[in-house]
Amino acid sequence: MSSTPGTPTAPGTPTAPGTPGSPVIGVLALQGDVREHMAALAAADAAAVPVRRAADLAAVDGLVIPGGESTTISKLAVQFGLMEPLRAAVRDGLPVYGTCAGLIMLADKILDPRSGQETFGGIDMIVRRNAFGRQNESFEALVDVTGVPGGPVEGVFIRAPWVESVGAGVEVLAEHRGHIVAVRQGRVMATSFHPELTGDHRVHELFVHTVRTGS
Ligand SMILES: NC(=O)CC[C@H](N)C(=O)O
Repeated sequence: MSSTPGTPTAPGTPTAPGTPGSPVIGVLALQGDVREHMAALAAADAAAVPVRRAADLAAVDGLVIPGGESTTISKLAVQFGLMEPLRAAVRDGLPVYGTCAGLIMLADKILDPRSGQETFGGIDMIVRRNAFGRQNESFEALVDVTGVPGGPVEGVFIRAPWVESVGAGVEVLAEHRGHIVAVRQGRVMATSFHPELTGDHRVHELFVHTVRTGS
């Protein structure tokens, strides 16, 4: 691979194709930390490509929705004609992984949405935005994530949401301070925190495994 972990690739530039047979994973490139996810996916042996329009979805085996600001991602997804195609893709079984604002975008319901704020949905959960506090209350913490071998991961929480409640079909993968911060429902997973900022690619490897195996 020519992409080096920690050397983010410019948005719009596909990363190295990985080894033969590597899955192609899109990163929703409307807003947020797109380059960091592309670098983490490349390090986890996937070929990462930016996704900006509905037609791009046809070329990917999985999709990452980065952190950023969920109200902005929601607005841009409508403007770029991606809201309905993405909802349909999730419904049709596309593996998707959302971090932070991406977790919010995958929630079937937001407890405290801004007016007009929409989500793609896919996980039967209710999320609370900015639940861990504002920007200056951002923090890092070690988090044990079910399915991630080798000990806890460093979780970076930036204006992070938590999951207020989940439906019966949702698996809780991690909690922090008594609040749910990582979940999975079928092929859709989400974390309140940002593993793409740490240089530890194990959460991305878990997602790449889901994309490869379909489970
Ligand atoms: N780091 C983040 O993605 C912050 C998410 C932000 N609080 C939101 O509501 O979208």
